[in-house]
Amino acid sequence: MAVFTSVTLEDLAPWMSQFPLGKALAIRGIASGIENSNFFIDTEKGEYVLTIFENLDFDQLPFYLKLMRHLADRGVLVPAPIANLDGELCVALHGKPAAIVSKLAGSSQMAPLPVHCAEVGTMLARMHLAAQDFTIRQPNLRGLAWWQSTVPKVLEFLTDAKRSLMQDEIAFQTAFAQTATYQALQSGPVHADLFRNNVMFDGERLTGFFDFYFAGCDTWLFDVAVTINDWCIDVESGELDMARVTAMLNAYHAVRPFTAAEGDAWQAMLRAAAFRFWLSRVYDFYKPRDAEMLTPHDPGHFERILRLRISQPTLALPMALLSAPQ
Ligand SMILES: Nc1ncnc2c1ncn2[C@@H]1O[C@H](COP(=O)(O)OP(=O)(O)O)[C@@H](O)[C@H]1O
Ligand SMILES: N[C@@H](CCOP(=O)(O)O)C(=O)O
Repeated sequence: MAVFTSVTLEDLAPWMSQFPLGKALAIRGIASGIENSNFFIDTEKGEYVLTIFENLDFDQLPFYLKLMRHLADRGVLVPAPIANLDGELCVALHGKPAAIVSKLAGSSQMAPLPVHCAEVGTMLARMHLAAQDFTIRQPNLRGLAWWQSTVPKVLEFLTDAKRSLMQDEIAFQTAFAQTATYQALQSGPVHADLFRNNVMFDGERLTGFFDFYFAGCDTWLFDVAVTINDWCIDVESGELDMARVTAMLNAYHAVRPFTAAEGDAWQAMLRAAAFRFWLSRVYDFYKPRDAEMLTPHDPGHFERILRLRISQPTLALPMALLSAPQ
């Protein structure tokens, strides 16, 4: 159950009059999801998704909602936020920030094939390019600064082996962020959480990316690495599946060619992407917020992936891809 704030059709009817969607006809709570209260709503203009934000406040939401609007306006497949008659994308409902976005068709593909990975790679590259001229700047709030402030809070809960791994990796990533290679990486708004459960497919056709509430400005390669580490692995072992990796990287590269600096940074970035989710899962496990106690994620999964990405030094971007200048 992930409806923390309940909304009835009677609540909705007067509130909906500020949106150009006609009357609300039905509302159904969405059971999955762990952060927000989500509902499918039927209106006279079609089906939409209503989200009541349980953890984000009014000041934080414009970055996410305006980014989604910006991307949707440029043909990137994402839910399009609907403005009310005053042009606002975010309006209070039951005292909490709420937004209506278009409903994506299809469902998540949890057992992706190379064809699905190629679709994701293409759309991810299109998204990075389309977001380049988005003017609001917000850092990735789960980036290096968060890692550096969070590691000391969780070390006391870890075994010696895990504590060493965490201390070694934060030292490695801190040093890596100072290198010329890292500084040469292209950056901009990224999704930063593009897991299989945040993408919709209708058969083999991608219908959209959603759940942008970890988005922020970071390197594009970090976004690619986060995506590869979820879409292109054997979920039991965490080992990369090269057919899916190649499909995703080639598709991405065909739209936005990788640079030489990105080739040099690739393995460190796969480590960074694994570390980010190991750390957040450890943090949520030992210091849970109320909402997250419902569906704890397994920290061991990303610890395993991190150890693999460190110990297998052959994970380069295929050299054939490295045709673009830095
Ligand atoms: N725009 C959308 N179109 C279609 N389904 C959506 C959309 N947004 C959310 N959903 C559905 O709601 C579920 C929960 O959304 P999600 O963003 O993952 O919630 P949370 O932020 O609470 O984790 C998704 O798994 C998906 O089924
Ligand atoms: N993808 C993250 C947690 C965020 O959950 P989401 O359902 O909002 O994508 C993880 O797996 O740790």
